[in-house]
Amino acid sequence: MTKVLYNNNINEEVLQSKKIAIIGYGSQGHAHALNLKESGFDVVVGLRKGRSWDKAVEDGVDVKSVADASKEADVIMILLPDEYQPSIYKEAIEPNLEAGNALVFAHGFNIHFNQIVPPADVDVFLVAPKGPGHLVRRTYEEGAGVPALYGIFQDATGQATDVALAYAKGIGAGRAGILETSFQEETETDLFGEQAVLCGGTSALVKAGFETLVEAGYQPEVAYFECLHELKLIVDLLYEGGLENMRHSISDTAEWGDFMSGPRIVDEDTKARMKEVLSDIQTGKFAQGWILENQANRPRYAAIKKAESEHQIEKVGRELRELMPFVKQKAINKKEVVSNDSN
Ligand SMILES: NC(=O)C1=CN([C@@H]2O[C@H](COP(=O)(O)OP(=O)(O)OC[C@H]3O[C@@H](n4cnc5c(N)ncnc54)[C@H](OP(=O)(O)O)[C@@H]3O)[C@@H](O)[C@H]2O)C=CC1
Ligand SMILES: CC[C@](O)(C(C)=O)C(=O)O
Ligand SMILES: [Mg+2]
Ligand SMILES: [Mg+2]
Repeated sequence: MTKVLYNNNINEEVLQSKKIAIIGYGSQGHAHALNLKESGFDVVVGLRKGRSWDKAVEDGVDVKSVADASKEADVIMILLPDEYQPSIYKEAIEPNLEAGNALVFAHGFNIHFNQIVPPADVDVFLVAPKGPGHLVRRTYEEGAGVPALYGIFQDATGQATDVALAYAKGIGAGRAGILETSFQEETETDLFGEQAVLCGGTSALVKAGFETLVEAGYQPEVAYFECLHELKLIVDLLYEGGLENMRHSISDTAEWGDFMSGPRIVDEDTKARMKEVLSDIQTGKFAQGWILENQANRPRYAAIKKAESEHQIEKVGRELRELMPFVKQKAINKKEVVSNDSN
């Protein structure tokens, strides 16, 4: 089995004497900044003035411009949206890098696809939590954590691995498990996971199930509970004990239906299309499309996002969740931490 590291395998001393700049205070940024601070590290957040800036100040974090935070830090974690990282790096981070600094990422996209080319005299590594930033924060506060991958692209100081592991421990990942990876593996598997399974595959499956029931004349509210709301309860069982734990809790009728009908929904053709998606990621075709979409100011992204938010499943869901305060309370208001309208 691949070596998995936990808190007791990691000495965080190497990071205690260093200043850490967290650039960005969105989903990942707020979680890294607050977790590291509460783990005893010296943190400054780098931002432009705006909603995230106000939120960071409200949270009691030291906030400066991206340039000033980068200048005073030894370890610079870039937690800006992937698509804006190259220009902000060029303008405000690169001119403030010193030999021996560490440049850190939570996703390998810009290094792997050559959108950021760092100087040779700095460490470059990634610490990539395998979960949404708001859960990186929530689980840390609960005394738990989200697993993370670490990978070294450049080790100019000879300390990159130690610093990466200390950082991963500081955000709480050492409570859940830390695994070594490469920038290539993290980038390709992360993009594949979010497109084929976690986000793209799941959204498409949920919507197709909902539409099938509604088009057959069933109540939209029943279809919502069946295909979206209950998914969380089923996924909790998967998370806690894998497929067998989920199958232990459901009825034998459901389990038989799972065995008989699951492979009719996701079949060899689906797997062939998954392989095409993976191939587009590996060849850089997906990255190129996303970079060009941003250069064109995101016309397709905006149109699709609008249509998706108007889908019947979203309208019904909004109404039903209003009546479930315990669900509403848990909802993540991304706008609280991110002011960029397109995010
Ligand atoms: N979301 C997630 O859970 C995960 C993300 N990652 C990676 O983490 C990185 C960050 O993603 P994510 O947390 O989703 O990002 P978000 O979109 O949630 O947050 C972006 C942050 O960057 C700030 N920002 C945007 N533009 C600028 C600018 N020009 N100058 C200064 N600050 C700016 C925003 O502040 P403002 O309010 O001013 O707009 C906001 O605080 C990415 O590399 C992503 O791939 C990795 C694992 C999971
Ligand atoms: C699953 C989406 C993700 O890769 C993540 C939360 O890990 C992301 O890029 O946000
Ligand atoms: Mg991910
Ligand atoms: Mg991702």
